[in-house]
Amino acid sequence: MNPDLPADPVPVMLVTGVLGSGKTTLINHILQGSAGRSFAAIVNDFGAINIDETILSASGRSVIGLKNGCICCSLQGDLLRTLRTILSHRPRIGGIVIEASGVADPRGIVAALFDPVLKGAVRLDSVVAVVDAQEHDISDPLWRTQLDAADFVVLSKADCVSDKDLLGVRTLLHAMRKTMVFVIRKADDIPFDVFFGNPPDRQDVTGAFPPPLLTDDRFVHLEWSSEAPVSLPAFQNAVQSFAAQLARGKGFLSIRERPGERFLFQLVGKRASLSPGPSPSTRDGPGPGVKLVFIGREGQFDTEQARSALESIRFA
Ligand SMILES: Nc1nc2c(ncn2[C@@H]2O[C@H](COP(=O)(O)OP(=O)(O)OP(=O)(O)O)[C@@H](O)[C@H]2O)c(=O)[nH]1
Repeated sequence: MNPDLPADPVPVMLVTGVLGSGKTTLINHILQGSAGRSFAAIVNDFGAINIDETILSASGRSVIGLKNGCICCSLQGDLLRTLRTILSHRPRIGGIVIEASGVADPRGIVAALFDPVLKGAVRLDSVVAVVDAQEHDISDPLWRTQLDAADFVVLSKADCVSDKDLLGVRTLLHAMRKTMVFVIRKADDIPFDVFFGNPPDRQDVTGAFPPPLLTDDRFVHLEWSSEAPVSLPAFQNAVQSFAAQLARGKGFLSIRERPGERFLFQLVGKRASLSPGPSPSTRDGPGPGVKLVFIGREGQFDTEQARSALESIRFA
C-alpha cells in the first residue's frame, strides 16, 4: 500500500440520480448532519461552472468540485487523483460522499473505486439513487441503470406529492428494486448507520460490464455568463423560448431590478425557481454577474438558438 494512503479504508457513499433529482440537496443534509465525523464531498458538475461546489461549500465542509465532464467516464482519472489527495489529509477524513453528475452511469464510478491505485484505501459502503417523487421517467435507460446500481433509494420532493402518490412511487420502487426506500427532509433524517458502516459484499467490477457504459456525450450543454446584471423579464422570456428542450438549468443570477442581491436559479422539468444565492463576496462565492449552465439531450437541445436568445438580453 502507498504510505500516503490511510491504513484503514475510508468509507465512501456514492450518490446517483438523474439531472435535478435532488442529489446536491441530499448531500447538503448529509454534510450538515455529519458533525464530528469530518466528512468530505466530491461533486461533479457536467459543465464548467462549479455550481454544486459553491452551494455545498456553505456547509463549511471540505468540498471539491470536478467539472467539465463526467467522473464515470471522461473524468475518471481526476476522480482518482482527487480521492488520493483527500485520503492524504491529516487528520484523517472520516467519510467521503461522491455526487455523480446527473448524466453519469454509476457503474463507471464503482469500477473506478476498485482501481489498484486506491487498493485498500477506500471502501464503498453504499450507492444511493435519488429519485424525484414527482417527476421520473421509468422508461429512461439512464434512470433504470442508476436505479439498478443502487443499494438504497432516497425519494426526493416527497413534499411535492400527495401521500397517496408517495405510497404509489414507494410501492413501484420496492417492486422494481426490493431495496430500502427513504424519504429524507432534513439532516436529522439521514440514516448514517445504513449509508455508512455496512458495506454489502461487492465484487471487483472493473471491466465487468458486457454492455458498453453509458457516456456523457448523450447530452449537450450551454454555459452563459454576463458580468452585468440582467433584466428579469427579459431573462424569463429568453429562457422560456428554449425551456421545453432542457433537461436542466442552474446557476447564479444578478438581476437589474434587485441590485445588490444574488439569486440561485434552478430549472428542473417544468419548474423554475429563484432563491437567495450565496453572496458573491464570500470566499467560495460565485463572483458577481450571471453564471448559468443549461443541459439537454443531444438532438433535442439547440444550444445555438438558446445562446442567441440569451445574447439578446445582454442590453435589454
Ligand atoms: N420541494 C423540494 N425541492 C427539492 C427537494 N430536493 C431537491 N429540490 C429542488 O430540486 C432542484 C434540484 O435539486 P438539486 O439537489 O440541485 O438536484 P441535483 O440532482 O443535485 O441536480 P444536478 O446536480 O444538476 O443533477 C432544486 O431547486 C432543489 O431545491 C425536495 O425534497 N423538495
